[in-house]
Amino acid sequence: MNPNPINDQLPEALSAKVLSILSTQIDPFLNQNLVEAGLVRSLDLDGRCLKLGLVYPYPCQSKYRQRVMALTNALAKLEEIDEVECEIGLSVPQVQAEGQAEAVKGVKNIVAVSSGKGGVGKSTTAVNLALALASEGARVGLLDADIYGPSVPIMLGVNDFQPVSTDGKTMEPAFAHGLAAMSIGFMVTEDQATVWRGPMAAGALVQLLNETNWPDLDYLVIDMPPGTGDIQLTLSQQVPVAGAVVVTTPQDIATADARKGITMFNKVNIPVLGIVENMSYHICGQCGSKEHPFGTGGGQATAERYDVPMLGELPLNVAIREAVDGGNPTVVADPDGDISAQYKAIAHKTAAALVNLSEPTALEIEICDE
Ligand SMILES: Nc1ncnc2c1ncn2[C@@H]1O[C@H](COP(=O)(O)OP(=O)(O)OP(=O)(O)O)[C@@H](O)[C@H]1O
Repeated sequence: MNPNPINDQLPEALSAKVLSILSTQIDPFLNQNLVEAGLVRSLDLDGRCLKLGLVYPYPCQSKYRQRVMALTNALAKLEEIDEVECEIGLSVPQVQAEGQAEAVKGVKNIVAVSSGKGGVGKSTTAVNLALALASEGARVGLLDADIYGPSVPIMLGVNDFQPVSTDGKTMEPAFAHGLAAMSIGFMVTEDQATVWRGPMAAGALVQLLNETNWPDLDYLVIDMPPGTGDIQLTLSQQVPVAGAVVVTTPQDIATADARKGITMFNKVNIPVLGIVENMSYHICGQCGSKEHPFGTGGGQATAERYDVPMLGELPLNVAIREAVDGGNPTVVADPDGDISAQYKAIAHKTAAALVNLSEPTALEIEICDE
């Protein structure tokens, strides 16, 4: 790994000082310092310019500038250097899913987005989460497995898409807003799918997953059917899900169902990456006050009770509905807005929670001295 062994006293002493400074920088999502989290991959000195190479295991492109600034400021105190050049890359590790289900070709990590009951905004969250992961630099796919109401075609503006097969074996996904997408809604009408019994529905969804010609993906987000019945249980057992996100609204009736969802994932050994509380509050358009039409604290209480992270709380906001129902979800419609920032924060936490599940790899830092 290290083609240039240290053969000079200064770089060795300097690299120790640099690593010691980098050890004081904590990554907020991995909760580790940059060195122990394995982010520092190369250190080089070119004259009095320190060249630093970082590789993140979760997508966070929008944070790069801020992080480079923080590192440059922290390293500026070193007398031996005048300049810092920092390059940042992304390499998402593959998390080994528990269970017997075979990995899907080209797909590193499957994230299931589920809800204990319908109508809480599961699909809206799944679509915006997938788009947020993609906007932060990852390669992302979305599988709409919600046989009761496949809404991804409308939400991504591809409702006229008809999948074709170029090899007679697999179907090509749709491509929209940078995502590869497949939906049960492209294949059958809602009336046809809703009469399928549990095993048949789960079988069709597994087939849809495996017979789609996915491009290489860091994440495949699955919009699961709502509920915790046979279909959801069978699907969770037959798909190599690395982690699940549970969406709820704050009221008791919804969080009781969310708890059932967490229990179901625990039963099949799928780690719950966290809870998203949707329609958590409403900001009054007249006076700007924060209102809680569906009560408060339900998601947080559930997260505490089951010891899973709270990934985010999203407002009840007409712009979210108009954007997603119009095929141009908030993360693409208003990428720099406050709500997109919240979806991106959920994406950072979700992806970092997955990293924290993966086996730590012993990484060497390439230290060059010329
Ligand atoms: N935070 C929000 N603010 C305003 N409207 C929202 C919000 N989240 C979702 N909606 C709207 O609520 C409706 C239901 O959302 P969605 O389809 O995502 O729910 P779901 O839980 O996936 O439902 P189902 O599982 O029954 O398909 C949609 O019209 C959507 O635009």
